[in-house]
Amino acid sequence: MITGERMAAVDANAAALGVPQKQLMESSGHAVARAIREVADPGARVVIVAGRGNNGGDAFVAARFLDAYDVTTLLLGRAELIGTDIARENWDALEQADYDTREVTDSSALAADSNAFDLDEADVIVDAMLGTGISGDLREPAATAAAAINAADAHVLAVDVPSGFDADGGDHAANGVTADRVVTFHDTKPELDDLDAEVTVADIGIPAAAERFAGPGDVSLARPSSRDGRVFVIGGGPYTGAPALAAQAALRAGVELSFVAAPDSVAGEIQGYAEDLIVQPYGSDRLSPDQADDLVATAERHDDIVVLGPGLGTADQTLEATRQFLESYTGPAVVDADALSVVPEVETEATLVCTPNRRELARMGGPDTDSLREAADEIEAFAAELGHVVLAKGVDDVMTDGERTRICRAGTPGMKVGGTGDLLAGIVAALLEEADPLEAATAGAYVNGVAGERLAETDALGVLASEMLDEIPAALWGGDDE
Ligand SMILES: NC(=O)C1=CN([C@@H]2O[C@H](COP(=O)(O)OP(=O)(O)OC[C@H]3O[C@@H](n4cnc5c(N)ncnc54)[C@H](O)[C@@H]3O)[C@@H](O)[C@H]2O)[C@@H](O)CC1
Ligand SMILES: [K+]
Repeated sequence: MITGERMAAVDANAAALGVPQKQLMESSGHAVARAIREVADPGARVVIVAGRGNNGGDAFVAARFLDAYDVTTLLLGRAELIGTDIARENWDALEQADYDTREVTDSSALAADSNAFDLDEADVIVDAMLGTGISGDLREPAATAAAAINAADAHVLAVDVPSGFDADGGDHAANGVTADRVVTFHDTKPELDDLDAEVTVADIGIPAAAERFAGPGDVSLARPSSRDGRVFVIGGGPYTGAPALAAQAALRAGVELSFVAAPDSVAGEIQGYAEDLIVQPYGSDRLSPDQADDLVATAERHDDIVVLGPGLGTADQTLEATRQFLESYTGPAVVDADALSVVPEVETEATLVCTPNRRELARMGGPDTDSLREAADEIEAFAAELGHVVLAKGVDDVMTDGERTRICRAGTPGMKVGGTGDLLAGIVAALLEEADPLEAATAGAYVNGVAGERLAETDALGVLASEMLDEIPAALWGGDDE
């Protein structure tokens, strides 16, 4: 089962792996044509009712595979308004090759009683008006067309989903198409099987790697849509660079405000690295249990995303404070560095993304391995037992929520340098503002890797984490050379 949103992400990942969407459209169209051959004999009358998105594009392809049939392709609206290049190219191909195509610009011609397009005489109607790109009830002219399709006696075959069906939530618009058969692509969509229609899933040649490996599609899924939210870094004491890097990375990844709660002995130093941060000192040399309740209250009052761990050190009182914090905190948090050792032993209602490196993973009770990627199944089992998302950092990163597991291959050898993990924690925290934890972890790992790759072009092994900060926006929102 895959949602329409995730499908678009996998599709973008496939394109980055060298399988462009036009190729997938060709497979989709072919699958639709095969389904028509199963329900109607050569010579049968087939009317394709197509919209101006890629759902329509799939059906334009199908028409080319149906030369043995009597096919008419109706486009709802004008060809100039076809929304994507690949759908337009497939439409143009039909026109140039002299297929029977018609633009329907007057929706009243589609009305069930006008019968201008002889829908009643069709053996098969292909519903290719709307696929996963729909929002809300059908608008005109699709609404009138759907009513006419529903009123006709023909066998109705829907492309991907019946028009009006929400592939993310499984809702069906009140005025949507009722299909007899659905040919959906790659994987079934939420609640599709509950419809009173025969659903088949067509393999359209999307490589498994497009789901398994983080890619640009994962970034589009998690990319912040507005400058919003607050990250609250609880870090610093023995070290000062780590919390400053994490907090700055969160700003670079789109949050509105980045706070650092730190001992007053180091607060000035942390502030000194960056005027963009809001440093909130507490009266102590290092985090201790006295501060835990206040920190929970502050984070929860403002719905902050917490980053717990960077630069905190391993003093007993600090670990006890992180334990207390996690026992009462109920919001989202990225847990990194020294705070990680506490996670397996606390009961918490918080939503955590744990970001251990290889050594920290082993210390938490996860697999002790040189190749995280080869140990992906064990890391998945470990995350399931832990009950939190794990982002294990290595040459290849492994992200898992205990059920779903992704691998990130982005990055460069120069990123072994200190500080890149702090950036990652800050980026993931920023993405947690809108994305679910596994999506945020996956996209965060990829963005961090791409930020490093962008610099490595010039700096090879000399890359610094502080320099990578500047590359985060381009890695997340797409730079000139992306
Ligand atoms: N994502 C993928 O991996 C693949 C997708 N393919 C096809 O692409 C489809 C998605 O294509 P698109 O994203 O272009 O979207 P659609 O073809 O579903 O429709 C988008 C169009 O519908 C309009 N629209 C949205 N809501 C509407 C409403 N309520 N009433 C009337 N019009 C409305 C939009 O303005 C837009 O022009 C899939 O369903 C599938 O058929 C295939 O080509 C193969 C691969
Ligand atoms: K459809």
